[in-house]
Amino acid sequence: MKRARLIYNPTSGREQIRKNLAYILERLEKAGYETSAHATTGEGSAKEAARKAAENGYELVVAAGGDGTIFEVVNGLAELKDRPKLGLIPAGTTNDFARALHIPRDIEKACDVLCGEHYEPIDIGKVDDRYFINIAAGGTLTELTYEVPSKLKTAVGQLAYYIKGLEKLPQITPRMVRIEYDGKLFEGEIMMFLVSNTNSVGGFEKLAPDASIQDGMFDFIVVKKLSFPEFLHLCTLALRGEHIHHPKVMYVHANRIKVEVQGDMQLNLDGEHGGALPAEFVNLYQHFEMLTPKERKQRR
Ligand SMILES: Nc1ncnc2c1ncn2[C@@H]1O[C@H](COP(=O)(O)OP(=O)(O)OP(=O)(O)O)[C@@H](O)[C@H]1O
Repeated sequence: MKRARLIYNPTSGREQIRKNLAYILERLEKAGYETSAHATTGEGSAKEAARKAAENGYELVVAAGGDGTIFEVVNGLAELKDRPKLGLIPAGTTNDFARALHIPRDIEKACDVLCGEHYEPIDIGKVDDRYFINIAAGGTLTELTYEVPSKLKTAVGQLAYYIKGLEKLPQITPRMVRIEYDGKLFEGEIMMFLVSNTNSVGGFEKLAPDASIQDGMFDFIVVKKLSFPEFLHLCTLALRGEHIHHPKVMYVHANRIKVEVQGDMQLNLDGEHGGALPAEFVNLYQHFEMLTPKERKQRR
């Protein structure tokens, strides 16, 4: 009998998974899985549980929570030679990864996907010995994702990021960088950079409009030095996906990117703090098999 391990964050988003746990387990059982569940307890818990699930021979690991939970699950499994297949029930505040894969927010519909037996290969990003699914980013603004308090997120959801973002904007300062990407070189002052694996970042679905999760390439966006009003204007363009044509924006596809910086620049991996630069990002081509909606391809 095939076995599934549900790894869920009871505190994610509006605590939806905790309230629907029995329903999710029942759906997986009905789909023919012998199922067990692990409730995460804090940082590192989902990662450890995922690794143990793989060691114990589970064929499917389902991450139920926000991007932080799937991030940890992927980090627990990515190093392994025999990796279980992945499923996802989105229950966080932004759910960028689920959005990119068209996995519905509605728990019933997300369970339909889990039980649908439709798998697709997906790329993930590697930076040094860590992995990411959506995005690695550098620059002051990118720090806001982990500065938004959990209580505020539960109360006002997505809005919490924008409140914090407005507070942060005036603090952005440019940094001198040296970037090598697939044999090419960029040197100059930048405000921030984004190494994106999916087309949905921070709730903006048009931030990396061409990103495919199956092509072995990142969408790499560099925002060069800008004035504060120019930066605000760029943010409004980003809502429509028009920022990539801005003269101060570099937008390319690359498989391998190395960023060195003068002074301090912190890294953000899928919304969590990822240490300081320098760093080298590598796209791992089709590293996981993931349960996705059958109609995903047609909708793209
Ligand atoms: N039982 C728990 N109590 C408190 N925090 C937890 C618990 N389990 C996991 N966490 C923390 O929750 C964070 C991950 O949250 P997750 O991404 O699932 O939801 P979210 O924060 O609501 O959504 P999003 O990441 O989309 O904003 C991690 O930092 C993890 O350490």
